[in-house]
Order: sequence, then C-alpha cells, then structure tokens
Amino acid sequence: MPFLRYLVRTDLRRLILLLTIGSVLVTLGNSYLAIYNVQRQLLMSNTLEANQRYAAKVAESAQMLLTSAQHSVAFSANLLANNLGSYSPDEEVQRLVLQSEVFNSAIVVNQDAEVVAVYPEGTISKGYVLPENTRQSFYERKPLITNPFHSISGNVLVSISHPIFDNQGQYLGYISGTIYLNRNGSISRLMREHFFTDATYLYVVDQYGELLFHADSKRIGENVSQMPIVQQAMSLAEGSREAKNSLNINMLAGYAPVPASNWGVVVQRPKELVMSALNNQMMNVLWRSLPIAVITLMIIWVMAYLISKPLRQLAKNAGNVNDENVQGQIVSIRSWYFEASQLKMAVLNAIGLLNERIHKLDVDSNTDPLTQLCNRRGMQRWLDKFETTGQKFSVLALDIDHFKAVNDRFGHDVGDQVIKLLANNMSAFIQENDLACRVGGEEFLIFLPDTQCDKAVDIANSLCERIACMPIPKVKQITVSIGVGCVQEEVSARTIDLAIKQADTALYRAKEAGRNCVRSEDN
Ligand SMILES: Nc1nc2c(ncn2[C@@H]2O[C@H](COP(=O)(O)OP(=O)(O)OP(=O)(O)O)[C@@H](O)[C@H]2O)c(=O)[nH]1
Repeated sequence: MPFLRYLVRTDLRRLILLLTIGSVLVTLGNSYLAIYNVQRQLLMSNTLEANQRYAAKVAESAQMLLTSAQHSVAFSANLLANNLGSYSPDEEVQRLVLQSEVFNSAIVVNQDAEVVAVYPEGTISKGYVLPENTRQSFYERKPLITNPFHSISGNVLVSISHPIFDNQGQYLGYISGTIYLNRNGSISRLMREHFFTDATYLYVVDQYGELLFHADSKRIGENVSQMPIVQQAMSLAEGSREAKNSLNINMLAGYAPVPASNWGVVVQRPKELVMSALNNQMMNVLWRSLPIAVITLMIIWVMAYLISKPLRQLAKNAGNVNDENVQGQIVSIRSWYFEASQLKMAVLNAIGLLNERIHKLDVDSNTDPLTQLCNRRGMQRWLDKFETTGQKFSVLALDIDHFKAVNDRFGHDVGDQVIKLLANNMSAFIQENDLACRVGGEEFLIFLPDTQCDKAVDIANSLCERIACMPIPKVKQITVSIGVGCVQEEVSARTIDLAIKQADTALYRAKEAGRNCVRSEDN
C-alpha cells in the first residue's frame, strides 16, 4: 500500500496544509454559520415586524371605516329624529347605502320593532316585526356594532345601528346599516385585497374566535378560538410571534385589534418559506465566496510547498551524507527564509566538520603516529593502487644498523627521536610520487614508482650515504642497510609480494655483508 503510506505520511508540507486549510475551513464554516444565524434572526424578526405592521395598518383602516360608518348612521339617526314628520325614512336608508360603499343594506325600525324602511327592497319586507333573537339594537338603545351573525340567506352580517330619540328623549326606534362580510364592500375589500406575492395571508376573527375574513372563503364562520395566535389576537393586543396554524404549519404571525368591533386581524407567513429564502441566499453567498476560497486554498497549497521545500531538501540531503556531491547539492538549495537559511548553514557546517573528522580518522588509521609516514595499512592501500593501475615500481627495504645499541646507550626516547629524524630525512630525500612507510620498529619500505632496478640501487646508495652523514644530536651518527627489490613482470598481488620479499632478502644480505651498504638481487 505505498499510496496509502504516502497519504498518511506526516511531513511538514502536509502539517502546514492540514493546519492552514483546517483553520481556513473552520473560520469559513464559523463565519458562514454566524452569518446564517444572524440573517435567520434578522429575517424572522423582520417578517414578524412586517406582519405585525401590516395587521396594524389593516386594523387601523378597518377601525376608521367602522367609526366613519358609525358616524354616518348617527347622522342619519339625528336627521330622522329631528324631521320624522317631514323626512322620509325610505330616502334616508337609500342615501345611507348609496352615499358610500360601506353598507350593503339599511333599515329603519320603529318603537314597536317593526321595519318601517328598507333599502334595497327585497332584503326584508316593510312591516316585518323583528323576532326576539335579532332585537339587540332595539333593546340596547345605544350606538352599536353587533356581533357577526348569519342571515337566512347564508350571508355573514354585521349591523351598525344608532337609536333615534325625539326632542323629548322618547325612543322612536333605530336606524341600522348592514355590512355583508362575504360580499363586496369597503370593509370586505379592505380585508380581502392584499399585495402579498408569496404565501402570506390575512384573516380576521371576532371576539369569540370566529373567522370573519379568510383567504379560504369556505372557512369563514369557523371557530378557531383554540389556536394560541387567535387567543392573543382576541385579547385586543398588538404583537407578533411564531405559532402553528390549524394545519400544524409553523407560521410567523403579526396581529392587531380593531377596537370598534372587538375584532382581531392576523397576518401570517409560513416560516419554511422565510427559511427557504434564507437558504437560497446562503447558497448564493456560498457560490459567490467559492472562487475566493478556492484561490485561497491554492495559495495556501503553493505557500506550504514553498515553505517546506528547502527543509524537505535539507532533510533529504542530510540523510545522504555519504554522497560525494551532498555539499554541492545542499549549497544549491534555495533557502529563502531565515530559519531554512540558518539550518542550511548548520547542516553544511556539520557535514564539513564530519568530513574533516572522517578524513582525519582515515589519515590517522593509515599513518604512523611517530614518523607521520604510512603504516602497513596505508601501504596496503598504495599496493592495491599499484595492482589496479598496473604501475611498476622498485622497493627499498631499510633497517637501522645496531639500533638496539642506540636504545641501550641513549635511552628509548632518544631512539624515538632518531627514528623520527630518519623518517624526515627520507621524506625530504624521496620524490613527490615516491612513498615511504614504516613497517616495523626501525624498519622502513620505500616505493619508487616507474623506477628500474639499477636506478633504484643508485637511489638506495645515495640514501645510505646521506643517512651516514646525517648529524644526529647525542647519537652523532647512524647507518642503515638497504635491500632493493623490483617488480620485473606484470604487476599483480603475487609480483608485488615477490618484490617486497626480494628487498627483504637483499636487506638480510646487506646486514650480513657488514651493514651500511646496499644489496639487490644482482649484487
Ligand atoms: N626507541 C625505539 N626502539 C625501538 C622501536 N621499535 C623497535 N625498537 C628497538 O630496536 C631494536 C632492534 O634491535 P634488533 O632487531 O636486534 O636490531 P639491531 O640492534 O638494530 O641490530 P641489526 O638490525 O642487526 O643491525 C630493539 O632494541 C627494539 O627495542 C621504537 O619504536 N623506538
């Protein structure tokens, strides 16, 4: 599952991405939620307030219409009271109905509860004596707006009446105008015609919770007094609230009273409709903010890449310190910000230091500490090189004569100084490409690349003489014996070994010959 491992691998870029994208998303989500809640609250309170204001406006207009209707009826009652002998009730009821669109019909009733004038004709007959249950205005003898009632023909009516008294205060009957709530007229138009373009609707209840006006005309007359919003509307107060309608749908309702008739006007709008408008709005916000969000996320991605890139390259190269080119690769890393640049310097320093230490260890492990010449291990490296390159060479095996005596006479420390001095002298004597090694206490091998045997013998003789003349503190003088060996054939491990053995044997012979001399295979 390499891909899965790649996905769950934790690196700086992923961490930066995770952190920043997480923060951006949480911030965006939080802002979105906050905007949603604020807008929701705002929209709900705006809708509640708008509905309350609309209900109040309609209620106020109804109040004005009813009050004006009451004044009209009062005016007619006064006219009839003062001119009953000369003025015709028939003309007055006709004028009452026709002068405005408020009343659908009007009647005058005398002190015997008998109808003496009616307009338009046919709604009720002159001479008709009111039955007991319709004599509210007759008995109460005061200005009155009756409770809504159902006529025989199925109409819902409200009657506005005013008593007629003569100059002596004697009761002569009353005049009343009738409004058919389910027919055309100022009030019913006021209640029915609205400018709602959505599912908002208005209804009116009387003081008993009976519907007087409703968008669904079939419901007029239905008693809805159990509904909480109606109960509040019936309390003759103005306000707004969230409430369920008769179909159990949540509504945002505003209500206001019509004091003249003890009616309540309710305007309500389904809450879901308000919320769906909000949801559309929020979707709109989301779509509009999407391009910026995508651009932001892309910028974050690029920044995460750029920030993590130098560190990632440093980490990768720090794991490859054995690579020869690692320092060059680290130098080429573009560390464009402070921390990465400091880290780059630190890694470069560390690798430099490490290489230095490794080099020193390498040199130490191949070098004789007393003379700083190659030891056996260092020598072997050179022999491997000769074998690989096929380069021929001669070799001198050199040993200090009677060195035990030097040690015995002057002490071991002086002996060491002699060995050191001899090594320096040899190093100064040999050529740049030659190699001097200390292979034993006072035994040395000197390799002379591309040097023939006779030439090597000459060099050995020169060296032997030079050392014999070398001034040495305390000891004064030492001599050395030298054996010469050469690689005669093709260079291989065997021929190299043979050449060294040759030199050793020749050295032995030099010692035997009295020391302070040179021997080779030929002499
Ligand atoms: N001071 C000192 N002495 C060493 C060191 N290595 C070996 N020796 C001494 O070198 C001496 C070598 O003695 P031998 O092998 O008998 O040889 P020699 O006395 O030089 O006599 P020939 O080689 O036969 O001429 C010994 O006494 C060793 O203790 C060293 O590193 N420092």
